[in-house]
Amino acid sequence: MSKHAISNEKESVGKIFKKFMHVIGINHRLCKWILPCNLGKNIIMAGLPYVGIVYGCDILNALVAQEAKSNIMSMVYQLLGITFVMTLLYHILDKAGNAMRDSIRYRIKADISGKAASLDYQELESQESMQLLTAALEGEKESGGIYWFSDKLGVLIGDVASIFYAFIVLVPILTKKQHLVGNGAMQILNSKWIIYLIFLLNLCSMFLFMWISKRGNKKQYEIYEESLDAIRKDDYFYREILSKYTTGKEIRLYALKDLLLRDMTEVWNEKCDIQDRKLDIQEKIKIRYLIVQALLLVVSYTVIGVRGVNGMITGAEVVKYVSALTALGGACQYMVDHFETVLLNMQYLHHYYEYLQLPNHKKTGDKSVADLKPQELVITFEDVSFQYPGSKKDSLKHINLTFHYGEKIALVGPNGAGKTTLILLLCRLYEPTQGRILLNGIDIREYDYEEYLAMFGVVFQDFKLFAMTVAENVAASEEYDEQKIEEVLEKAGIWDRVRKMEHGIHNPLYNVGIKGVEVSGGEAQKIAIARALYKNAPFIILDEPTSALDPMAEYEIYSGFDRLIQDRMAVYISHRMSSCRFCERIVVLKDGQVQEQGSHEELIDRDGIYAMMWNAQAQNYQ
Ligand SMILES: Nc1ncnc2c1ncn2[C@@H]1O[C@H](COP(=O)(O)OP(=O)(O)OP(=O)(O)O)[C@@H](O)[C@H]1O
Repeated sequence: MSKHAISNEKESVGKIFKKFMHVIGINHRLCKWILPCNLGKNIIMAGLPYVGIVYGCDILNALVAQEAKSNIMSMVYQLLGITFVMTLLYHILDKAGNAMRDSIRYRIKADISGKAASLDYQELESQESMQLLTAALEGEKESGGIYWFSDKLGVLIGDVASIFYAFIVLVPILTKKQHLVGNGAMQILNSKWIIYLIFLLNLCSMFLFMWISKRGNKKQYEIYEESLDAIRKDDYFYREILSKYTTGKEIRLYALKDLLLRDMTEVWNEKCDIQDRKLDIQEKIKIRYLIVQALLLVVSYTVIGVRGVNGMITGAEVVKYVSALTALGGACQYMVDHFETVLLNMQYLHHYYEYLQLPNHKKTGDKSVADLKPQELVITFEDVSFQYPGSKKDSLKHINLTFHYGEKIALVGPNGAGKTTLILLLCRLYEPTQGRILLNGIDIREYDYEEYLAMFGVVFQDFKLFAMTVAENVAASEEYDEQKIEEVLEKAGIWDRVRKMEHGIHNPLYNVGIKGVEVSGGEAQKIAIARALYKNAPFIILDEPTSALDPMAEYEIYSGFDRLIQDRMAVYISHRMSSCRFCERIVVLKDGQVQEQGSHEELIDRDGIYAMMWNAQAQNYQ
């Protein structure tokens, strides 16, 4: 795993504090009431046992002393009243917190999705970003989400409150003037210093717990990082393959079930092993805690019990002080445990923060494209080379090309020649690794990025339509001009089909949640063409636009191409050589290089690659 994306290096206190403040900031931004709510409820909850301890002792003492019944009943009512109010408050805050939990979770998902949609395309595809995204999504789940962080922070503050309450309860035994009974060891046991010693033991146990917890959590976090690849693979198999009906055809026809299940089982075994290792660590932590806690309990009972036996305190006080000391020990232990959990939790959630902070490296300039006249637009590739991130070979090499407004250009070449890559660079979805792309003589990075993108209407080879209405798909917006939508659908040859849908252009596509229309591959391609036309961009790029169209539809597209494109510039990629003929200029790419360019006639006369490809295809039609 790349260290750039996720690292578990030892961090300074300052860095941890910074992370803590980031996560607190996230909490506050997502819901400003969640932390106060969790803090309040835990502070109340921590006090509840002490109310029982103190009142229980007073009531028992009063009973033994045979005090007036009304006095005893008054204490019972107070105990019930305070317990009722505290429990009620606790439940109100708990319910409010639960109600906030889901909305916070959805807001986190919205943040992550929003970031994924706005991140530089180049960044989005990088291995580091993908890992960080998985970590952000998984970390959010793994730690129980951001709500879990504030919940655990609340519990931690509750532990601190519990220690404070225990001190208040124990004050009398520390301050009461003592008449020491017995001699030698008994005097030591009866001295108040021995109580301080118990505090000290609790303090030492806290450090011991901290050490146990820290080691355990470190191991758990390492296991979690190790598991990220397995999680991604699991997502791929489970969400992308087996739960999608579109992959069902290949799985059946090529009997891929066993092969896929074999790979999936491997991933699941890996995940189960990870889970087992985690549970093992948690179990070991728990056992160590229990042993230390039991030892402390024995010491507390001995010290306080001896006082009771010697008549220095009443039986009820023995119960009260032992309960307070036990609660103090528990609170110390839990405080450390919860502190470590909050730190671990914060570590997970920090990936979410880091993902949201991923910078967009794309330089956007301040030059406006709107100032340029469409008919004067010229895009020039100046010695452009390009290598995909993580790849070792150049997909484009020293490309020098010019695209003029109004030109119809065909890009042809064998598979893997670099045609789609060239288009991705032209649209600035990727940046050249060498050379420059100029718009009217100025580097395209000098122009406003959004405005530059708006100049292109593209139908990619692997275009995507979305589960929304036809009109929204075409206009890529909630607001649209219905007349214009009809026009472009008509130009793309799909208007008749859309018109007959139950709700026409307002009909949803695909069955996701609501019942939509399942369109065929060719129909979808026509809608994608309509979307590119609706954009009214000066540059239209069609990457294999007719690959899914029937011969008639293909014929209609070509014969009406001029009407379709009008005077805009069109770059057209196709493996059907006959369909390139209508283009004024044909650029032939091979191995990432421009091998030849010219009109159809010129290239045939030249008898190069184009002529070879043309003749090879023409033979099929003879
Ligand atoms: N995301 C990517 N990461 C790494 N290499 C890539 C990526 N996309 C494409 N390539 C490589 O870049 C080269 C050019 O690919 P490109 O898709 O541009 O070819 P093409 O001419 O459009 O091919 P086809 O006719 O098959 O669509 C290929 O060798 C391909 O393996």
